[in-house]
Amino acid sequence: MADGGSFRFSSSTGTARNSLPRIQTHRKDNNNEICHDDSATPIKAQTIDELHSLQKKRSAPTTPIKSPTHVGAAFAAISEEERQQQQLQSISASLASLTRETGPKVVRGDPARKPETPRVAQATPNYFTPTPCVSDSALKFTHFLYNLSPAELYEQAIKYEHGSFITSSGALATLSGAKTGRSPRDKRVVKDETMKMSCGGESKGSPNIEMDEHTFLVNRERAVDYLNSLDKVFVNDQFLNWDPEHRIKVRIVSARAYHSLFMHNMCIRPTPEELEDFGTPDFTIYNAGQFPCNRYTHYMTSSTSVDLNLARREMVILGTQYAGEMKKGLFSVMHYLMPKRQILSLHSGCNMGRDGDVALFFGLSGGVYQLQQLCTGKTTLSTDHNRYLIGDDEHCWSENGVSNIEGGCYAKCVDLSREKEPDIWNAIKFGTVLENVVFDEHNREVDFSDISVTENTRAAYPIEYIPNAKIPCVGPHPKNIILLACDAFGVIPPVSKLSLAQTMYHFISGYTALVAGTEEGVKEPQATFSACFGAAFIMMHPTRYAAMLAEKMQKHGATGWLVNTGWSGGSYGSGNRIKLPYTRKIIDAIHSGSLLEANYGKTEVFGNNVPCLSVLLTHESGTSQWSDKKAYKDTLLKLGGLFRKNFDGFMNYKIGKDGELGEEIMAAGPIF
Ligand SMILES: Nc1ncnc2c1ncn2[C@@H]1O[C@H](COP(=O)(O)OP(=O)(O)OP(=O)(O)O)[C@@H](O)[C@H]1O
Ligand SMILES: O=C([O-])CC(=O)C(=O)O
Ligand SMILES: [Ca+2]
Ligand SMILES: [Mn+2]
Repeated sequence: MADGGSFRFSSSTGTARNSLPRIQTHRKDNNNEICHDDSATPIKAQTIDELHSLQKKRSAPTTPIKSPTHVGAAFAAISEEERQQQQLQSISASLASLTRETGPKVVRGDPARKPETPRVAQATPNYFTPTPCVSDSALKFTHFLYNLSPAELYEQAIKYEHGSFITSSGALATLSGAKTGRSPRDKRVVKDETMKMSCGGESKGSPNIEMDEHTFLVNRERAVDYLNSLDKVFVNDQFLNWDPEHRIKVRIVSARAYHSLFMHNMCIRPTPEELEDFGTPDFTIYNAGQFPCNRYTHYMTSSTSVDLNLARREMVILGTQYAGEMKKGLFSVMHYLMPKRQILSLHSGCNMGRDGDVALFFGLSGGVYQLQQLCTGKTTLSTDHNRYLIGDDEHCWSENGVSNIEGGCYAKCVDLSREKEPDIWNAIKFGTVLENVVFDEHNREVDFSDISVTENTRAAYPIEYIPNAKIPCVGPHPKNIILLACDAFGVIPPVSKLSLAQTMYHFISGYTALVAGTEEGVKEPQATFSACFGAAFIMMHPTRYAAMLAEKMQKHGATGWLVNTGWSGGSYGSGNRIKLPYTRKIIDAIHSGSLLEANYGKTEVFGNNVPCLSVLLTHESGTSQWSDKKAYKDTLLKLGGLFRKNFDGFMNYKIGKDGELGEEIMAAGPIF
């Protein structure tokens, strides 16, 4: 250093440096002097680097820290060094190239950081078996950042990823790139030997297009090579399913801090102790979303490919950075693993009242790329200030009751307001990932009404950001099964009570509306049907899930409801969307049991039981009668016809004992 940090006047001032009296810094005996001596206090740092190293207290919450004496018998023999070695081996094995039959040399820590603390520094990198083959990749280390904290991930994102900013409320704004929703047409599944793939195929909107093992391996190699070629990758080891008996260990290897933070929020976060015993993951995701797939590869119809291999317990993502692919990819895995254990997996939100009454909220999603599919309200309606939130999107129903699969929520943000959705609004703070929102350049305030990037703006936050979250996220058997449909035709009543067969009919149908924007002002609603309210995620025939649901509802005496969160008094364009506070009132009446007490009449065509309540139709609620009765009847018949046509595909499947319930279900559809 030129200056050594000592103070001096510039000689250009003309003042002779040496002519000024020196300031005395050594100690004098008399204590009357004005100057004091700083060097007398103990010196904590000799250099700037050392000073900076003092800033960070050494802690490694994600690095197992227990001393062998505190560890259970099975682990008692393992030294810290051995344990670290095992972790490195496990990660190297995850990133192994199958053609070279070996994993890369992995080293923990950020390559950009000087090896300042023992945590990152490794004088002799500890790596997996040396790669024998001759390739430059054998000479390179793959650095990995393991289970970083949100603060560390913020720093990584802001430093290295374009489009990452801190918003005024502290959330991390990110851009997902060209894809701002899921790409179901690019999803492929390699069947497990035991698996019967007959979920209705593409015609039912189920994107579980088959793929062969070899093609999967080609894509896997492409993703792994891409990840290994990077300076660093992020590794998350986390859990799925709050039911401890059926918990699944997942590893997510990704290239972006955004992806790592998203999964940190969305999966269940392990405690340091749980991480210590983590061992080998049950399922691994390779997210190489920045890198496209090779379109000359078989089965590839675009440069995006999301591939599940159930036998290998792996998932590969190429060509899309939309984080929801990981969340929903794992959900598909659960739709395969759980029913094998007689556990029903559900695309639903879930909450619980003070008295322990549990409700499930089913509904289609609005996270699909380039589709103006309306979100039905699972997240919005399960997040209820007066009830405990168990989860907003993915659950299991087992003999033990319900359990959330995830550790976080993924809320739609378009037109979000503090007044209408205070709990979601307040959850958008430090740690939350805010995808594809637009904010003020200077004060970083988010404009939730701005859909310049996409209409599918989203917030991903840990579930404990909702004040009345129920942790652990498990609950007793549900009492109410609420099927949500955003009906843009405007003919489904705001609420109907369903018989068991009707509940199954609507569950298998999985109706919601889609508003396809064509010319300005002319927007025709379209019906969309997605079996089990999640055809994109189911792995077996829908009737298998439906049969399990029917059996559980019967056994535990649950009531089914159909709630329209869409239009009333006319179709999209002429009627109004039913106001959220009004839908909440209906839901409150379901929870309290008061709606069960109402008098009911049957609707024409659908034959659902509708409560005879005049209060149901009021102007400020956004509900009204159609003024044009003929138009109403025509629209009702049109929608009924669409339901019927959709259901034709399910006619051949038996459900329940001797297929009895099957016939009942068929009869529960529209009659005209
Ligand atoms: N009457 C209503 N009931 C419910 N939601 C409404 C209503 N009116 C408007 N909305 C809006 O509809 C959207 C529902 O989105 P939400 O995130 O709850 O959907 P979701 O079912 O969880 O979908 P996904 O599975 O894609 O996450 C919210 O933006 C909400 O504000
Ligand atoms: O997965 C997503 O992108 C959002 C979501 O919850 C869904 O689509 O069901
Ligand atoms: Ca949601
Ligand atoms: Mn969803």
